[in-house]
Formats: sequence, C-alpha cells, structure tokens
Amino acid sequence: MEFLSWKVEDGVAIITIARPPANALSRGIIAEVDAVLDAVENDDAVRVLVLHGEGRFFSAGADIKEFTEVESGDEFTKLAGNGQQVFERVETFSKPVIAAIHGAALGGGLELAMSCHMRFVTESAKLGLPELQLGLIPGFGGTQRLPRYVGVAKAAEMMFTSEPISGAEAVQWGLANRAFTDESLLEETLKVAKKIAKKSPIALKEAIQALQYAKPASFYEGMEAEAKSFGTVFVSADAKEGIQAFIEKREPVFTGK
Ligand SMILES: C/C=C/C(=O)SCCNC(=O)CCNC(=O)[C@H](O)C(C)(C)COP(=O)(O)OP(=O)(O)OC[C@H]1O[C@@H](n2cnc3c(N)ncnc32)[C@H](O)[C@@H]1OP(=O)(O)O
Repeated sequence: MEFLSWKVEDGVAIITIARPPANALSRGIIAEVDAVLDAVENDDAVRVLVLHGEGRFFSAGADIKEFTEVESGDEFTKLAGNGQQVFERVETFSKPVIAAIHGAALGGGLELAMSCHMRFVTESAKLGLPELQLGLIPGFGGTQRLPRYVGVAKAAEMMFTSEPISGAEAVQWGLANRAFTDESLLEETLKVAKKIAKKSPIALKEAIQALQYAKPASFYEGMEAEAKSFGTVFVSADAKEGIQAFIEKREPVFTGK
C-alpha cells in the first residue's frame, strides 16, 4: 500500500492516511481504504479501527487536481458511486470504525469521517462540505449523511456557504462525539477505542447492523441521486471555473452556465 498504513495495539488497528500535503482522497487512496478493510475484516486481533491523518490534516477531501483528468459527467458519477460504495462499506463494517480528526476534514474527508461510527476531533479542526465553492456538490454521501447528524437547516448552511465549522462546534451540533486538544486527540481516541475493543465482537457486529436501520428509507435513493447530480454539475462551465480557481488559488466567478 502506498498511502495507508496500520499497526495493531491492544485490539485496535490504528490506520494512518499519509499523502502529503493534504491527504487528498485520490482514487488510489479510496481503493486502499477498501483494501485495509479486506485486510482487517477476518483478523481476530483487530476489534476496532481508528482512522487518522498524518501531517496537517485528517483529509482535505477528494483530490481536486485529479478532477482535471476526468472527461465526462458519467465518469464523474462513477467516481462518486465508487467512493460512496467504499464509505458505505465503512459504515456497515463488522467492526467499529472511529475517525480521529485534526486540522481539517473537508469534502470527501468529512464524508469519509461521517461514514465512521464515531468522530473525535480537535477543538480547532475545520469540518465542512465546501464543494459548492468548486461549482460542485458533495458526491461521497455528504448530502445524505450530514443532515442526519446536524439537521437539514444546518447541513444546508454548511453546504451553501462552504464555510467549515470548528471541532468544538461540531460537538455542539452533533456531528462529532467529543473534542480534545491537538496533543491529546489520538491518545484520548485510543482510550475509548481500547475500551470498545473489550466488548464482544459478536455483539458489536450486531449493534452496527441494527444501527443501519436508523438510516431513512430514502437513504440509498438519495445516494444514487447525489452521484447523478455530481455528474450533472461536473459538465457545467461553473464546475470548470471552480476547479480552475482552486488550482490558481483565486476566487471563482460563477455565471450559472
Ligand atoms: C466527492 C468529493 C468531493 C470533494 O471532496 S471536493 C474537495 C473538497 N475539499 C476542498 O474544497 C478543500 C480544499 N482545500 C482547502 O480549502 C485548503 O487547501 C485547506 C483549508 C485544506 C488548507 O488551506 P491552507 O492551509 O491555506 O493550505 P493550501 O495551500 O490551500 O493547501 C496545501 C496544499 O494542499 C493542496 N490541497 C488542499 N486540498 C486539496 C484537495 N482537496 N485536492 C488536492 N490538493 C489539495 C493545495 O493545492 C496545496 O498544494 P500546493 O502546496 O501544491 O499549492
């Protein structure tokens, strides 16, 4: 594996995302998330997974620079569908998955974190879905998962403004479980993970399965609609402008074309 590594400590697999500078989720990283799940699924020494990022951020989202290699709306819909599938596997995985978020979890980075069962954050971490700033919409399940945690109005505010919220706010809003200092995040997350690792794996697996019924009946329809819309917006001139503006480090000018 190129970008992901893991080690096991007291029943907890500590999985590190390392793709400097921003741990942007290329298609390669998403495939590696799937591969890590394969690797730990039947390993009895692993009872809980903790996902964290090396460097400045948890993850700044899908790799925007890779978007310039995508040629059609259909390919973009497929890219979203693939990410959705892997993240759905995280959410329905047979073992608890906890995200430890520092720096930033933006776009696809937050979508990955939202598919984990719990989120521990640093107080100053930035959590957001800024895709509209790129002339896009979230495509890895964010439009369906964010409103489940924070309600439709706050999800709309976060998406429409593209402004992130802090880790401390994320706890108040119900998006994150607990906030810690930068120095103590991983240690505190591991304390909780190791406590969970002592529970029966059979009971944990069944509890995760039962939690899936908390999804609204329209969840999977919503995911399909999101992936389709992701492809629809991608072919707009506004999306080209948004992606180019990010690369050129300038404000985009959207015209509605
Ligand atoms: C289906 C899913 C869709 C999506 O997820 S779309 C992507 C959504 N995410 C975003 O829009 C976040 C974009 N990034 C940012 O807003 C900022 O960056 C940060 C807040 C994360 C950090 O800001 P700062 O501290 O000022 O650093 P910096 O110079 O902007 O970034 C450092 C380097 O990281 C690269 N980078 C950051 N995010 C991404 C990304 N998502 N994809 C590809 N590259 C990224 C930059 O370009 C730059 O690189 P260089 O040093 O070469 O200029």
